[in-house]
Amino acid sequence: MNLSKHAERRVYQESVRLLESSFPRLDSLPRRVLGALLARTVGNAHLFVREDLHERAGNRPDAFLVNANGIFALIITEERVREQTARTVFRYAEERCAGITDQRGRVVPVSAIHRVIVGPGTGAGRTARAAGPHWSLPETDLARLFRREDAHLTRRQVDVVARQAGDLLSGYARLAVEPPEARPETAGLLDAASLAENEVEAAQARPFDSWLTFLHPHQHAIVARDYNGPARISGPAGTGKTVVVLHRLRRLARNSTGPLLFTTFVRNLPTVHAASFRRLAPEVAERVEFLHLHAWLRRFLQSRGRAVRVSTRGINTAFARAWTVHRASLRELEPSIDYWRAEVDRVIKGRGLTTFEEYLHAPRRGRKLRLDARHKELVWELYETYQAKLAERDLHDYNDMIQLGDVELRREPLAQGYAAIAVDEVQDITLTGLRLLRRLAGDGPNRLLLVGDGQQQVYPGGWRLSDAGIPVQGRGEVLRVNYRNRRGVLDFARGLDATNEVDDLDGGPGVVLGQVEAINGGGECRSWSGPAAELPAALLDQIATMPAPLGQTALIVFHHRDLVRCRKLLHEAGIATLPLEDYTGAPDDRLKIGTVHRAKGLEFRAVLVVQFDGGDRPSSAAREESTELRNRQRLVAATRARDFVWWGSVCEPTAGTAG
Ligand SMILES: Nc1ncnc2c1ncn2[C@@H]1O[C@H](COP(=O)(O)OP(=O)(O)OP(=O)(O)O)[C@@H](O)[C@H]1O
Repeated sequence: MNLSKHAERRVYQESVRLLESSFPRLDSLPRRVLGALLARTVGNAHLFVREDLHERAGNRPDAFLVNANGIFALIITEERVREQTARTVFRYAEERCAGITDQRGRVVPVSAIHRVIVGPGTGAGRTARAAGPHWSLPETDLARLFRREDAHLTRRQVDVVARQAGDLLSGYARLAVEPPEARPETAGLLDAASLAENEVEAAQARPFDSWLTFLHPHQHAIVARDYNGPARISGPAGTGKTVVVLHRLRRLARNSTGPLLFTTFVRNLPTVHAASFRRLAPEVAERVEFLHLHAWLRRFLQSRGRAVRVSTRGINTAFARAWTVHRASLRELEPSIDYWRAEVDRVIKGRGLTTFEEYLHAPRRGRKLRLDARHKELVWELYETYQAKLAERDLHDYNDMIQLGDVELRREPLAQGYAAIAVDEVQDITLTGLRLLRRLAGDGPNRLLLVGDGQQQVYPGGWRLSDAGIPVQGRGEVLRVNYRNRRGVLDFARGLDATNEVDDLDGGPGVVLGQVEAINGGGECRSWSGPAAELPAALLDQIATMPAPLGQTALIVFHHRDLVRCRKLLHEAGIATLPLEDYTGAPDDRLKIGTVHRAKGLEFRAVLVVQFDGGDRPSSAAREESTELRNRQRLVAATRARDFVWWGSVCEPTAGTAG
């Protein structure tokens, strides 16, 4: 609430007066801190103060603060708090708040309660320290608890929480000061107006964030559970798998020492999720590394003095040259270079096969084209030529990095291992990547969490967890409530789900999007189809009338060559774009644009999909595989949207195909 300077002073005086009358024998630090917090309750905040505060009893928080930024349990003290004492106090706080729910039945998980120790401020030298299992906040930094950019609860949600906290927190006095300028007859009106304003603002600016404080009871159960071995979370798009991982990482970080790792195959995702994690858990954010697998490997190999030369362009050239040598023999079977590239990348190298014998007998999961021994010999020759071409240029590819990392890790494990590793979008990782992460995590409770959805695999090939020797029996969780997509979007995405059979990562039947519970009504999907010449007008018309700001919209395509076309088109129309690989989740006015491989795991208010039909000409044998893969990619593209999807299909066959 915006108050004049004069009103602010009056509120502060009123706060001090109220505090002195309620708690006459307070020490000066709690008096100052609570006075400052109380003065803020004229906005959208509620303060609960331990009734026996003057006795300085040690095993309960001194106060609770509830505001749009969440629920805070506070210890206010001049002294150093022993770790064990802090744990006892905060555990008490979490237990007391455990019963709080919102209007939709979501609960407040232990991992949502902020643990704060407020100490004396000594001005410039002291700042908020956020490295332990709690925040250490000097009194001069109390504004940190009210930062606008961290707000994620509406006024109504704050009121609902505060009402329940009032009932649950016996032994705490609820203190509040009135806004000085609100006369009784206008107070109700003022409230209604600011309520509406607050709700609209919250819905528009940060539509996705109430998960910072509220989880579905099933999500919370997974956050709170201990697993005595590797565990797995699956569930269709938008069911909050990543949200659960972030809460779990906060809980595990608070209860452990040493680093934790969040990793994935997707290059741009860790940065986006790191930003979410900083909002959720500033106190442990520095202990959790968010790195995509190859960035982790590069750092690791460098630390061991093993620099690797990886260049995407060089790798592509090496493969193209190898293809030139072997295409005459393989083209008959399947003309697309992409198909054979996937065979080498995802089957031979992705499974870590090092001899022809191994290749002969290895499962080729997800690959529909049957290969007999003679065919496999041809593929193996292609692989060997490719390896030779890489070696000629002194290059490694991304699979080599995994293999080198694995060798290095076997030679000498990390000096300080990870307390926990979470692997997101696991369905697209290679088998060798999975094995490496298994080795990195080591054995022990809660060490490895695999998160993914077989229905959202956007790369060819596949594996089962049993192939990697990772046992998750009894430690598999499935989420089934979709929180992201409004019903109109969800129904459209379900319609795309042509292959309603999906393999779970364990090989059993998976849960598909068609089976999820939708909780958000509304949403809209529009389709357009036409020849390439009409695409610019159709797309630009749609962009001119988007129901969401362009900064919260993504344009998604399925091939790099399509990206080039769309980028050019938008550039010529003067529309500013940001490539998805550079997207960090930070607010930005530009239209995000990229292939589905870069869009996975992300979400936007609106999505424009441009699909160029006729670009692929797979052989009939590979067509089924390609269709299944494309269906999964479509599903990923559509489910990135919360409110709105525009689906543009360019029907003309395009010139120039891969291969
Ligand atoms: N408990 C919750 N309360 C409110 N919103 C939630 C909750 N859980 C998830 N969401 C919303 O749903 C969105 C999707 O969550 P998340 O990204 O974790 O899903 P996912 O299962 O990892 O999705 P995908 O597999 O499609 O990448 C979140 O950004 C969040 O806005």
